[in-house]
Amino acid sequence: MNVAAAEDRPNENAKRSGREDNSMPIRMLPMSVRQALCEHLDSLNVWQQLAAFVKLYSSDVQHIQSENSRGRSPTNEFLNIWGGQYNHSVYSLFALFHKMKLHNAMRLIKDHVDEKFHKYIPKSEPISELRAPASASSKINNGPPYGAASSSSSGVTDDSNSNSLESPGDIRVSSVQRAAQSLLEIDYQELLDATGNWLPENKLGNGGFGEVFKGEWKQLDVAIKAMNYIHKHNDKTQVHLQQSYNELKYLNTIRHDNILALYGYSINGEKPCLVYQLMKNGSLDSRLRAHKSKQPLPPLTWQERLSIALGTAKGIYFLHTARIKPLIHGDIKPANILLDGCMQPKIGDFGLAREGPKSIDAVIEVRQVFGTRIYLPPEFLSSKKLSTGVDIYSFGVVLLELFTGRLMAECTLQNDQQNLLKSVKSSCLQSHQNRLDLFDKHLVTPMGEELDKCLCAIEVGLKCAASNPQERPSMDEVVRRFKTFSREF
Ligand SMILES: Nc1ncnc2c1ncn2[C@@H]1O[C@H](COP(=O)(O)OP(=O)(O)OP(=O)(O)O)[C@@H](O)[C@H]1O
Repeated sequence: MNVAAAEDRPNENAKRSGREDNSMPIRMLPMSVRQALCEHLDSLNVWQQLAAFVKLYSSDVQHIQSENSRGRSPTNEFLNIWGGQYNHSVYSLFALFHKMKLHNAMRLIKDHVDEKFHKYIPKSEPISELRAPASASSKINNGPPYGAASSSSSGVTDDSNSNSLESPGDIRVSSVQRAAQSLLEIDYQELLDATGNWLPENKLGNGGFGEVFKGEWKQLDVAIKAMNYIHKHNDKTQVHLQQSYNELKYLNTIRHDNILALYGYSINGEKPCLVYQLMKNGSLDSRLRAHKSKQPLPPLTWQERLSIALGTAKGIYFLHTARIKPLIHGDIKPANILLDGCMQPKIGDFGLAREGPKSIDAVIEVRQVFGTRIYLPPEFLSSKKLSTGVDIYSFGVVLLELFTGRLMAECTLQNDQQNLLKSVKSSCLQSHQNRLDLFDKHLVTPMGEELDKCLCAIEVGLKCAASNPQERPSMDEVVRRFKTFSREF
């Protein structure tokens, strides 16, 4: 039997007195299964595609739309109509999900269709339903906000723009499929060969997703993220998959010298993988801690720090200006700034990235705060106001860490989270000696022109990390400021 043969005219009442599949009617699905299915499909926001696929009448579509706007689950309404009114079976639903490549949805109802159809559920996770990992403990909310509340450029909310923030709820499966389709699909066996079958010595580290390995693939040095997909439909998995969506969607479409290159993905093996350009010098975070490691590395020179500052600023500026709507990274921090063989920075981890409000200086209110708390500005933490200013603030904190060598996470451990910002600010207002004392003690204090540049970088860092978003410079200004002395880097 061809499971893909879901009815093309399902609006016609299913004449199912003698169902060929013998499965139960949709309305008989246990409540817990139906609930899980609604939660899953609502989070993917695919009801319109479902309705279009089964050719629901426009009056039915309008009904779902209006119930949705009243806060009801659109999937539940869809099931009421297609499963209730039109009397379709769970098997038909399973076939529909198969056609739409909604493999997780198939998994959710598989216990209610004949076992012989289970073979149609692919073993590995479909890219169309990938989401990202529950974030590290330092991250807030394990993921991005579900939808924007409102937006405005003046701080006054404006409901007319409430959809301008692309949130997980707004992501269409079809657009993610498109993003994945234009990306190279790599055979899993090639990745096994590239990593020597995941040899432990090739392991670069662990992330929220799973493990990252280095390898050589088609004469290219690559980093391969092998995702530990857990076949459980809990919130953690959902967030995990959502961030993979974002990574595919944004990293696949943005090309810039300071943005990490994503080469391809693999889904025909044991675990789904994403393949990136290898960043030989690891993350800025690990580099700033390298003097403490078992095999300490020399500290980054002032020149290298200045060049990392400029490169990162250029990458963020590009994100904010490349498209009509700015793209907000949402998680700028040293762990997400990777360094290539020449110490050039590339911004990675687009799991929390999202399209921002209409323009670069507009503000949008989101329903949930996301990101890494210690890098987030007060207006976002307390009032959920999202703008490009969030990335600018985070970048400011990164600059202060880069030049003082003091890491926010360590300040937090010592319970003086605000102290880095406060102490840098007060030292800057005091004597010249106080300012010199600010610099990372692991290398010789900069002198001459280099000192001027490093002081300038700290000054820019403080401006970017201003509590009042209006006082922060734009990334354009930051790049121009750094460029004035970039020729001598
Ligand atoms: N392209 C790359 N080149 C070199 N090292 C990388 C690359 N991507 C990731 N890594 C390293 O692999 C490790 C895990 O990275 P990953 O991005 O999965 O996790 P994370 O950013 O630490 O955590 P999370 O994903 O939860 O935010 C880190 O040490 C990171 O520096």
